[in-house]
Amino acid sequence: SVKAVMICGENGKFSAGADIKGFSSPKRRGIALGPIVSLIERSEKPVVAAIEGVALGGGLEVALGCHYRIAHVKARMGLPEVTIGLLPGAEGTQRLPRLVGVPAALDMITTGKVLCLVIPPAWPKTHEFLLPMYLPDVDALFCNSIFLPPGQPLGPRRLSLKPVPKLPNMEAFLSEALVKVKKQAHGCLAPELCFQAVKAATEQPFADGVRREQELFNVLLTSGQAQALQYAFFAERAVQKWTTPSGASWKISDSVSLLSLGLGTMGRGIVTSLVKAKIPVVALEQDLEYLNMGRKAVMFLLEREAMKMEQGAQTLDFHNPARLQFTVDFDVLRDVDLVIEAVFENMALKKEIFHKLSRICKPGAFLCTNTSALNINEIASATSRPQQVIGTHFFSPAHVMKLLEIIYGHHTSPTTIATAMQLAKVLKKVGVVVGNCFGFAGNRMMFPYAQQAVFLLEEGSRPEAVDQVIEDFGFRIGPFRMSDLAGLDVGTPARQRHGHRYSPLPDLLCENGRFGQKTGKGWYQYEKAGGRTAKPDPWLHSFLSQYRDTHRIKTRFIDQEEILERCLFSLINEGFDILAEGIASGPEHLDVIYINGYGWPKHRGGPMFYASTVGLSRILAKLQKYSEAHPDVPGLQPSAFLKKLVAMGNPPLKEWMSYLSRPNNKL
Ligand SMILES: CCC[C@H](O)CC(=O)SCCNC(=O)CCNC(=O)[C@H](O)C(C)(C)COP(=O)([O-])OP(=O)([O-])OC[C@H]1O[C@@H](n2cnc3c(N)ncnc32)[C@H](O)[C@@H]1OP(=O)([O-])[O-]
Repeated sequence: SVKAVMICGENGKFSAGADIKGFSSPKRRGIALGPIVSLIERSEKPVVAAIEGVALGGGLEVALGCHYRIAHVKARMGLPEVTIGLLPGAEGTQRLPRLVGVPAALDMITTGKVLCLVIPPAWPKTHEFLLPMYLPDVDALFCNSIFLPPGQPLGPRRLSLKPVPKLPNMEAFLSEALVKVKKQAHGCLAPELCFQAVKAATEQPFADGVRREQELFNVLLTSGQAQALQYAFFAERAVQKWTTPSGASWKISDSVSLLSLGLGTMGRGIVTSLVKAKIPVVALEQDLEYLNMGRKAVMFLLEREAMKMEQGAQTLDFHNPARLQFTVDFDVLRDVDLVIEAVFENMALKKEIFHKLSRICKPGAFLCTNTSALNINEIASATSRPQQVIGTHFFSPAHVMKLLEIIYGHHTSPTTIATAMQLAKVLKKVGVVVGNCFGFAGNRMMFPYAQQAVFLLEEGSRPEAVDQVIEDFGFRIGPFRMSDLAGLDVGTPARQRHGHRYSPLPDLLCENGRFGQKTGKGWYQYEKAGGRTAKPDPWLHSFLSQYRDTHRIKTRFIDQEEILERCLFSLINEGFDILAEGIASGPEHLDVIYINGYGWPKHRGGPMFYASTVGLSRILAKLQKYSEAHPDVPGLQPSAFLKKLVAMGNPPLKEWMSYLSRPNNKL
């Protein structure tokens, strides 16, 4: 007597797909969603997927097995398996191209993008997939009357029976698409295998395509990259969960107004991200000329962001003075709820400003400082409310980069920490709370890495060789290209002395007017000042030879393994010290910082996860070897915590912190 079946979700959500935790469970063998989807599709009664909220991964694949799909206007759909190192493994790579065509299916499956019900121009306007509809209106009657006029056979509604729509130039299209996919993958396997699975749909009958999908799925499942990416998925969520005994929390609502102080590069990005998050913001500068320059730059960024948004500039509303104001009048400070200071990295200047803020701002206002290394306690000491002072380290460009490193000082209250975490959430950033020390967690780990890179040049390597090894590992940009991009005069850590080995190379380059991209020369040469294309520079090579001769450094060939290990293991080594000191609450925190703020390849799970896959004993042995060869480099001396973990028999990463007697940590 059943006329039609409707599959829907619960609590406003269709499905987020397979349980990601299940992929690493030994019990997963034998469970296969694909055959269930096929079973649904073979049904003789019409089956309708009623999609509300999200339909992701296996959830969307179930919908693809249904004969009809209807969706709520606010539904979001996608096949994000690629982002967790997999491919849609329940026949989705074979059905989606049959429904939306190869270009749109490839785009969705190789990038994992989640689509709202706005039809991208490339999509054929198939009314069946994108029917805006409120779910309460959906019932069996609807299924019968609208979709299945009497006498219409169900057969053609089965996607597996449909041919993949042909393109006139399929071969050329696919080879171009493959080049693009490989270029964007940076060593991650999943996008290319997703491509191969969709390609199979264009070449083989449905059943063979499904077999190919399964083969490729199994390759990815056991690749190691899937584990790293799934670890990163859960780590990102874990670091955002924390509680204080007082249960402190604070809500950023529409009525709250924020002020950004300083409109340099960082300030401009911060204001842009606040406006994007629809928080009323006042941008304050000390000087009218800087204010006007900053205003122009912010408006330019906002116009660009608005163009990227689906509904255009009006949605950002940035011409409305109630949403965004520019001023040099410090009196506006009296009314704001939270200040983000983003002036130069100069302690005296920051203290002067915080003293002023503390005098003018209302008693409840929170004071955040955007600094990448300075001491939060010292900045807070200039105020009469150190409990409301906190570090918010944004990463450049601040309206793009996802990381917000949040640094608490001695006196920072739990409510202030909760406020900064809430700010990160509202800005759609990943907030990671860390303790206060020079460079905090992220930059402190960067120091030994950047230092090793320069030492390797002294000993015989070249910038292009070091960058190549690091980029082959999966970083988007190696340390020297990065240094040229940021500017050699922007505090690079390799110049710290403290009585240990120190390389004057970056200073010498600056003395020669080589500040990086902005002067057209740095570790590389560029086509012009401000140019972006780095070319190896013969001048630099002969400068390095002369430098080695002057300092009687014997040049030797340095292989790729040594380059990689000295740069990465010294960074990881510092990570172990940071954990031991309680600066970060766990290895996941450091991994999330590195993936979201420093371009660490996500498919390698972050530095500490990577260390666990390499094996702690191996890392220790290599650090011992390198520190014996370079006893004057503290960054290579193995961390006591690393030694302890090796002595305890290399426990798994999630147990590391249990081997520490917890130092004084607020979280
Ligand atoms: C055979 C092959 C079949 C198929 O091809 C393979 C797949 O389907 S692969 C899957 C393809 N699907 C995906 O890749 C979708 C991945 N998920 C997402 O994109 C977002 O979580 C979602 C948009 C759903 C909600 O965002 P939001 O509202 O910001 O909320 P949130 O993000 O904070 O999550 C809330 C809680 O749910 C948890 N959790 C969520 N999803 C899963 C899951 N699939 N599994 C397990 N857990 C999951 C999440 O950990 C968190 O737990 P906790 O303990 O509270 O920390």
